[in-house]
Amino acid sequence: MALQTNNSNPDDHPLNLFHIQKSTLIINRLYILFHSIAIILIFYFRINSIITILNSKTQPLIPHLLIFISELTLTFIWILNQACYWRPVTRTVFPERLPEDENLPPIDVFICTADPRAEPPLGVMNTVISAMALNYPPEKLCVYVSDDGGCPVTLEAMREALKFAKIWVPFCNKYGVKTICPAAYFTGQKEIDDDVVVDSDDGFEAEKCRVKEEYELFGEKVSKASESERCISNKDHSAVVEVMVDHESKHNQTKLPLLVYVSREKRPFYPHHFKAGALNALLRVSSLISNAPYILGLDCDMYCNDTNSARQAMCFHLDPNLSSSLAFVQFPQSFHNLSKHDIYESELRCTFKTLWRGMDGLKGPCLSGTGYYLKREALYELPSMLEDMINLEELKQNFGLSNEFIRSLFKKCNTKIDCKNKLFDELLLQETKHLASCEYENDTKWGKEVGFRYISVAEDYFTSFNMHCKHWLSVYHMPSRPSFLGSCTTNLNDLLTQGTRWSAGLMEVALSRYSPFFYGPSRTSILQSFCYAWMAFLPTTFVFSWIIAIIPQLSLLNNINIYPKVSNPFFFVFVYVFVLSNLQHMREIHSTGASLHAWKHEQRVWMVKGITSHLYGSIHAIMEKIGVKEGNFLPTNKVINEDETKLYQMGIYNFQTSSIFLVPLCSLVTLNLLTFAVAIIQITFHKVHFNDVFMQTFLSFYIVLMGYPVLEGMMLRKDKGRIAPNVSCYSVIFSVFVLSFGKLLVTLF
Ligand SMILES: O=c1ccn([C@@H]2O[C@H](COP(=O)(O)OP(=O)(O)O[C@H]3O[C@H](CO)[C@@H](O)[C@H](O)[C@H]3O)[C@@H](O)[C@H]2O)c(=O)[nH]1
Ligand SMILES: [Mn+2]
Repeated sequence: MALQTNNSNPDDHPLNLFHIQKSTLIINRLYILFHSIAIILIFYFRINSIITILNSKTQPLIPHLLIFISELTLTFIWILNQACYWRPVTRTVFPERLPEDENLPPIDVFICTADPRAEPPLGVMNTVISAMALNYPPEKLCVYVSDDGGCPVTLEAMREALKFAKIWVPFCNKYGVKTICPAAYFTGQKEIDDDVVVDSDDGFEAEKCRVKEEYELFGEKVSKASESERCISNKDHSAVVEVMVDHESKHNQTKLPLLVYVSREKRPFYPHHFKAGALNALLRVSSLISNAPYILGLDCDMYCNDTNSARQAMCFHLDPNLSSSLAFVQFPQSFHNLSKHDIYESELRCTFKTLWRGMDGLKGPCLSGTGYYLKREALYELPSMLEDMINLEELKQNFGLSNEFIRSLFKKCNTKIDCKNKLFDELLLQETKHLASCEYENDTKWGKEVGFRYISVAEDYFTSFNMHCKHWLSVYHMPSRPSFLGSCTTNLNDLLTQGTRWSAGLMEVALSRYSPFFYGPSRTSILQSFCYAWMAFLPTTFVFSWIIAIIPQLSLLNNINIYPKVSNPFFFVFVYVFVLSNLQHMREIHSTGASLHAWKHEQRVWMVKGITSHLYGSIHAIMEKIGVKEGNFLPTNKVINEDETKLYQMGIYNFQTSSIFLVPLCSLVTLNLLTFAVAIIQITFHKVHFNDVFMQTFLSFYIVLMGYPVLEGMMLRKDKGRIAPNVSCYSVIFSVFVLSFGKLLVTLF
């Protein structure tokens, strides 16, 4: 039998399969065709009107030009985006066909945390414990925590976490618990119901109670320490590396993954490159300790929700047809605190259910910061170097001066981590601290050509773009049970702050010499470059959003028609584009199993981000480019606030955010409301003809409809989450100002 298996063709029993979604592919391509024809007709109409105006000088040119610019921006983004719809695929895996446990490769788990105030240590520890409980040989797992907060409470919490893991992991193994994150297991009824309990009569309930008590004790200890004054970020300290040693292991039969705490050196005025810098420090430190060939990357709030993700990922990494060119397997980001009224579109539904599947049909999805199994080698760029004669000087220029680290590049991973002989080695620990020091990266290629890349705060996006440009592939796997669950943004402030950071990070790349539109096509496929370029240039849609919310309205009030009359055949082309694109959006939503309410929420969030995050992110990136501002990575808040959660769960907007976000939003909605009111009055009293102004009036109406929650927050609500009266006041003054002086703008030329 054994002989037969060895000789059999692995293609008969593949570890994974992929399926092209044929019907979706056909619909998407037909849509692209019809929409493109309509866009060409609109451009024809625009150019024609502009030429007519230039010749006849009967109307001011500027509003027509501005609207044309906005349409060009949107079309540019639309074209790039279509690449993500070109060839959607889905994948299936067969973990039962994997080799025996002893032949599975080791995995290092990297968990990053940065700020104990925004990221409560108990949440971080739940992520750590869930990773330790993965269904994978424990001697082949090593869990590293990078603490950019340099906080002693996090270190203590880890020691406690190790103690609790010794109870938790055996419990999960014994009873086949699927929800391996203790906080989720003991609080989330839904997940527990899914759990299959092996041998349920075997004292399960009693043991569950005991484990629960232990968890509560552990939770109390950590929470108490988190409330103390010591629980703050320290931005000025030397490197700390601690390998958590289980002193009782002699008496304890259970094997647990090794746990390592790393807090790289931090000094004020020393650039530390945020998360990418933290990950690079982890890459180096771990290379001396376990040096696993694969890395599972997790954000501190993203716990493992399925025990099997590592084995599923190995179905791709160990596939002989894929292995040599596969850089990473990306799992979707899913969230445990989503509301069924996801008013902030925190689910990122389209990205993780449609776009990444589309990219998977090209060269593979973009790295998403968390929930990926990455091949270490893909960050080192070693293959070509190995072929040449090994040049030590060159290696040191690339990787820094540590001989130990350079040696690790050529060493096979330590298939079994030998705590007894190695880790107590003081010299080795000293070397890991050197590798985690501020100065180690000076004059090396870290962040430039080696490791996670620096020039953007969207390090995940930029690093994977670099990998795809170096001919690596990636794979997207979306099992029915979410493999990882994190906490999503549940208020407008977090949403827009995070959105601004993402926009800044993406625009940093768009404006750099790595701009995907130019840098990509010769290095990876054109369609793949389009997907990356789409993300990089997405923030530029602020141009469209701002123009469409102001110019047609000002034109309407000043009797300038920038859209065709109802009787004009081009009118139907505009209607057709509007209806067709919305139908396609609805079809896409339906195909992912979401309700059509998502359509409303997504349209709204798109408009809101266009007006705020995309604009501010772009400004930030431009200011960085000209050297007047520095990059910034403010971690998203992960503290649960009950009032906020309640509002989010009920689908009510929480407008407690900075006026820098609110004033533009309120002003533009008010401006559209006023315009709409004036237009209706004018139509009613026959001052203008409905036929002439239908489109501009409808546009204002649509914006008011989409912006209704803002008006409600300004005028009707009395609760804490409403818009403050002074913000409303400024906004009304600002919109009246724009309406009064806008005449100058639209009639000047
Ligand atoms: O200086 C820093 C800043 C952040 N982080 C960690 O990075 C992770 C992601 O930060 P978060 O604030 O949760 O960012 P999100 O906006 O939710 O993250 C998305 O977008 C980021 C890029 O902007 C990616 O890094 C993330 O993986 C991705 O989930 C967290 O674990 C942080 O602790 C650090 O380690 N060091
Ligand atoms: Mn996050």
